[in-house]
Amino acid sequence: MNAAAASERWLPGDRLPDVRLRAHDGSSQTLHAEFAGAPLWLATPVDEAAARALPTPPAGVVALCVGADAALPPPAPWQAFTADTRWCAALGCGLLWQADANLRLQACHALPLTVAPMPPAAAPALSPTQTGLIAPILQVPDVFEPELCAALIRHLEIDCGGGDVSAVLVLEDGQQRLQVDPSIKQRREVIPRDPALEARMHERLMRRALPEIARVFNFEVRRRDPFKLLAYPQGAGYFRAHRDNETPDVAHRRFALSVNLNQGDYEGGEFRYPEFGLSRFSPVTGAALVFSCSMLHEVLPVERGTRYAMTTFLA
Ligand SMILES: O=C(O)CCC(=O)C(=O)O
Ligand SMILES: [Fe+2]
Repeated sequence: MNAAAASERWLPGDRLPDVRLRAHDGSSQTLHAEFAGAPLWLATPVDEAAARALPTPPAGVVALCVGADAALPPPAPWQAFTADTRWCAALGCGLLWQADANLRLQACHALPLTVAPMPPAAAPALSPTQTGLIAPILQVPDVFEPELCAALIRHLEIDCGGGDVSAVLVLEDGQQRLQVDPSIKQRREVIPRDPALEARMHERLMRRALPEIARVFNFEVRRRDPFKLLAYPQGAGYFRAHRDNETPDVAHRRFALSVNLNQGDYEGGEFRYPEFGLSRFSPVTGAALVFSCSMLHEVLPVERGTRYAMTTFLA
């Protein structure tokens, strides 16, 4: 589905749309084909003097200097390109953007810099023998801003009175019935009642999560279940191993999407996929965790604090 509109300014969290970059010798390449896979600095200096004054990037960072038309001569290792004017307008002028190895914008600084940008965080690597045990999940960082996460927690706890005790659907004599069942799960939940908050969540999913699901899983999302806000309090917060598409009413679901709203404020409450080893997953606040509804998964008991999350299902 569509990424950020081309006319709109991009924000930290957005993945850079692809563009053809033209070098001054007339050769050209595309951003995604040529420059994904390493952290990126992308500068848009206002003139040649600003281009010459660009800071030296840390080792391992690809540094591109982009302008709509000027023949800018930045110092090596900067590489100069021209690009589509609408693409450049969305990037803004006189800025240094930092992007991660997946070309997701992370931070933006005005040029000339007053403070040195943070070097890219070194991702801890697993040993080759550990990687065979990883469940095929997708994590998309920065889908919700921290401020939106905090607003969702307030909405659940204050506007919605903390939500309702979560029930499970049971089939008895051909009849479906909702029933609280602590042998399966314990948590509170609510469908958000604020259309403005819902619209913000929807926009962020469309803009940040769905393009990644399309790319990584080759799946076009066409349908979404209602959003649900969840609270897993210490001592009464867990969801035992289950699949998300096993009863007729939910058989249409393809992917589960869950966003932690306050990671770090609680202990426990991690996801685990018992068919794929014992690794636990606790994505950072605002990141979307996406996985197939057919995979067995559980939310481990919260040992301290309250885990807040937002979840939905995609088809
Ligand atoms: O706690 C979550 O984020 C989602 C839990 C879950 O597996 C579900 O609601 O089906
Ligand atoms: Fe689930």
